[in-house]
Amino acid sequence: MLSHLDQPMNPNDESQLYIIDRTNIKAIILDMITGALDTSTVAIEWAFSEILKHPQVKTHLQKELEGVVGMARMVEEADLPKLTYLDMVLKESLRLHQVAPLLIPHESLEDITINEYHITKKSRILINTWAIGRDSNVWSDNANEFFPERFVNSNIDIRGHNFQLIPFGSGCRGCPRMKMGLTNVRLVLAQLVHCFEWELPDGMLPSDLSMSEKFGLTAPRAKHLLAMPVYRLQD
Ligand code: HEM
Repeated sequence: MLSHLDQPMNPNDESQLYIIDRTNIKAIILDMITGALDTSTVAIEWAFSEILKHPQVKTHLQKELEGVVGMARMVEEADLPKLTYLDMVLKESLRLHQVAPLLIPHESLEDITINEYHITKKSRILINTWAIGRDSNVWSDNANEFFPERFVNSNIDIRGHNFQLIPFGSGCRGCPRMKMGLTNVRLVLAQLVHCFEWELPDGMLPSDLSMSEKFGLTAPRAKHLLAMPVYRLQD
């Protein structure tokens, strides 16, 4: 790629040479690290909080994992495509807890009118995915409930084609590493639920677990999740 970029766009015009230097490479690496870290941890913490808050969901997930993986080993990446309930749990968590509630600010390249709203060229566009994810016109009256079963027999996916659920954005400025992010998050969640039983501190009931969020470019839990693990696999 580097040698390709080192060529002029127009072979007759040397001034069109693209130079990738140390500063560009550092910026790209930094972009990838910041893009990956906060997003993945926020997604994991919210999904795991919802799993702990809903013991019936945890039990259902553990049953699925016992069937696919067994109790003698940890989960492997190759198991993930068979974990269909885990997929629904993650979708439902990303719907309620949009990692980037307003995505990253976008800019319109040209004047456009959508549904009678005129948007001028070079406007700053914020997409409120938090509100879209909780819109009862789209998700029915139980839009604020955590209910992974709503995705049974549903074609809605999270890859940017279904605009009611776009936790990774959509189009050419959507998340470039969605697949990697989804794999990491699924694998961590599956291990946490499969390898351990979990207790909340000081005898706290699952229903008492706070789900307050802190608003920013990402929307993490207001207070970190605390839970105690007990190993559950066969030795
Ligand atoms: C669950 C995990 C992740 C979530 C929920 C997530 C979500 C997002 C969202 C919402 C955007 C903005 C899209 C838009 O404004 O239209 C974005 C952009 C981006 N993400 Fe991710 N992401 C995740 C994982 C990752 C990982 C693992 C990487 C890198 C290894 C990454 C790198 C980036 C980069 C570089 C951008 C900026 C793209 C651009 O501006 O063109 N993300 N991500």
